Amino acid sequence: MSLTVRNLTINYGTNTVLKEVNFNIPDNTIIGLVAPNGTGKTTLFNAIIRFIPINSGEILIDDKVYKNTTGDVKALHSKITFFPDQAELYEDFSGVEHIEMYRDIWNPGSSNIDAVISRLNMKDYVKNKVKTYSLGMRQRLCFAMMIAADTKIMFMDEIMNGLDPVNVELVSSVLQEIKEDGKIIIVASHLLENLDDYADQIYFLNEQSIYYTYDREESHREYVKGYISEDKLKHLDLKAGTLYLDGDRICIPADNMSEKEVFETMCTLKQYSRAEVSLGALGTHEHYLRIYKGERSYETV
Ligand SMILES: Nc1ncnc2c1ncn2[C@@H]1O[C@H](COP(=O)(O)OP(=O)(O)OP(=O)(O)O)[C@@H](O)[C@H]1O
Repeated sequence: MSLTVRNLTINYGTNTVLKEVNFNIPDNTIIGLVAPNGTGKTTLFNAIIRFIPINSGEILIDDKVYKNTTGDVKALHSKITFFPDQAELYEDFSGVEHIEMYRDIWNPGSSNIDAVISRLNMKDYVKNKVKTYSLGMRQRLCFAMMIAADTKIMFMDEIMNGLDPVNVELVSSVLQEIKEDGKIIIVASHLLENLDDYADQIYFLNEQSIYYTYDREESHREYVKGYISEDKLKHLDLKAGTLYLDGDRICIPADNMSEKEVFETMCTLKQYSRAEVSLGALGTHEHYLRIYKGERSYETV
């Protein structure tokens, strides 16, 4: 399976939110969709699923174009689920009833409900009415509904909202498990470090388009990373290619350093860093700072 977006443009009145967006996603893939508030992540989901009109461009699944006809939109909706908004839950129905509803719409006949409930540790509350649930319990229910629907394409808008760290980890693991079943999952999230745990590729939306993408598997260049204020920079040996981000995040390229040099750099940085010093590739958080907060390279430090 593949999901392709070609030259997608979306305007709200005179406001162009997305302009000529292009991408192609193969199956067995989780995409992290990242951007500051109000950039257009939800708009992109709404446009693909045709909840809102498309000004120009095409949506293709397996190379077939899905137009704005009743038949095509219905077919799209049978292949794609969108993370439910908590406001859409019915207070007087139980969690099980919600999960069954999603299963019956998208995946009738499947008997996966008990497995979903057990995998998401919902046994102790899922038979109670939704009105008794906390924010995090509701969020897990919304996720369980999508897992029971089991569509090949899933749009997950802010799925980690309100989840405690244990449940963030649980949902991250389940995402990795289900993607192996030929799925295309797009997760819009502001939990940037968490995306590094499970997303295969990150799309950064900026200036109305997919501004930058990075593939976690291909990010091999190593950096010594830490936090340091500008007045302390003079204590470090800043190699060419060093990034200084958002006024305190430092990333010093380590691929041309000996092990001894790496160790010494980490020790020096540790003396001044306000938080943990690590060695690794640039992650989603660093790319985010670079793209949205402005990058300063070594030459300008
Ligand atoms: N129905 C609408 N009518 C007019 N403008 C809209 C509408 N929906 C969204 N917008 C505008 O489109 C832009 C993108 O909004 P969108 O909700 O897609 O952003 P987002 O990246 O999902 O934000 P967030 O991270 O806050 O969820 C914003 O400027 C918003 O004000």
